[in-house]
Amino acid sequence: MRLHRNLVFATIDSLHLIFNENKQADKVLRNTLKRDKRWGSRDRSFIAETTYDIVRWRRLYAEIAEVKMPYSRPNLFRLFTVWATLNGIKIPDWPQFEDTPTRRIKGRFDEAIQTRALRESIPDWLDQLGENEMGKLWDKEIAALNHQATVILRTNTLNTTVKELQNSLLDEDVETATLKGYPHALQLKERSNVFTTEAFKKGWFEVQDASSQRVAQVLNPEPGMRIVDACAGAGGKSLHMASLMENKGQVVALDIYQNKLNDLKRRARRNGAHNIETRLIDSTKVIKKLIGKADKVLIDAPCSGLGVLKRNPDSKWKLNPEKIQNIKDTQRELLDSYSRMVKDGGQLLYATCSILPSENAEQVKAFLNREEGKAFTLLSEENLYAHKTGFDGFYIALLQKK
Ligand SMILES: C[S@@+](CC[C@H](N)C(=O)[O-])C[C@H]1O[C@@H](n2cnc3c(N)ncnc32)[C@H](O)[C@@H]1O
Repeated sequence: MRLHRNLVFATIDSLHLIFNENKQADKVLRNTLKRDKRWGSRDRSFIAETTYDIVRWRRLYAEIAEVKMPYSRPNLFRLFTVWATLNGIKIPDWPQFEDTPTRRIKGRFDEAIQTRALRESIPDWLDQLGENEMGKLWDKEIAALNHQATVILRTNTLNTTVKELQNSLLDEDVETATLKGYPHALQLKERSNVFTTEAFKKGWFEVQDASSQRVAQVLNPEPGMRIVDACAGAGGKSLHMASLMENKGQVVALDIYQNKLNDLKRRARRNGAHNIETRLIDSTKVIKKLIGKADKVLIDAPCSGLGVLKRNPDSKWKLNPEKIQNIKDTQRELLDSYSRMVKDGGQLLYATCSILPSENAEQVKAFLNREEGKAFTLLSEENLYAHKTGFDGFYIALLQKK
């Protein structure tokens, strides 16, 4: 592979914003990729994938390159050199690379990977936490979470069928495969920008990981039911539920952020999902009004996001033990408060995109043992691990109210 100057510079600029100015990787890349209209899809994917790769392997590469935060421009070039050398790419003789020896990179890599936290490129506290909570599973899981995520689509059955969607994408040279056990999923055979396809404009699909598609499948909302999606965000699961309900009944989509609910409304219009009503949680009254009113409640809880490190590798560097403790406190409060919206005989689904038992099974167990959880029993529980499924890490618990 030959390195192109403007693509490498765009990558270095993106890394500067992510590492040194603490900007979110996906937002930075969205802006960077707008910079030059002449960039084709290969150029764009070089910038995006190289940036994500260096974010993912930051700690390992910094150890090998012997550089420390904040990274000066020469040091960002050193990180880039490590990436290129480990990927078998020849470093060009540009002045920016003059000061970046490649001789010791392979030797230092062999040394570094003897230590798991360096090999998997994670902070020490996270390695310790993972091992304490997951024991032997941690080794395999953290390794799997360092792989690049595959792109999975969820067919919007309000507008089309899996077969029709697959054919339409093929007409635009996007090859996909169905996934056993995920009735509405299509997996891309090669990464491509699916948002420019006709099928997307017509609201025939959403991009949604296979594990995430399990959530609505397990909750199994039926046409005519009243479902509360208590942490709806931009509505990935609300849209899926509306589709399963064939637009009949109601999905009440709640969140504490209006901008996320606005995104949801925009997506719902494109999807032709007419039975979703958004409500901003701006006071306790919003929840009080819904007490005992829902056939089923989904709590897709805010979580550490450790199950989705594949697609958000920069969260490795943004999390800390205190944040995780705060998240767990919120999860406990949401279970106690939002479970009250389930009517007698109804169901509650608690889900996270985390793999830590303390955010998952232990939260549910503790809830069932508290006064607030007394009326519920556990119907089913799924720990979806990335090393087993190849998809995101998720937890899904379905509870029945007596
Ligand atoms: C895991 S995300 C939801 C993802 C969304 N369900 C989807 O499928 O696209 C968790 C959401 O919980 C919201 N949230 C945080 N605190 C909350 C609270 N106290 N009540 C309701 N939602 C909350 C966040 O804004 C975020 O959108």
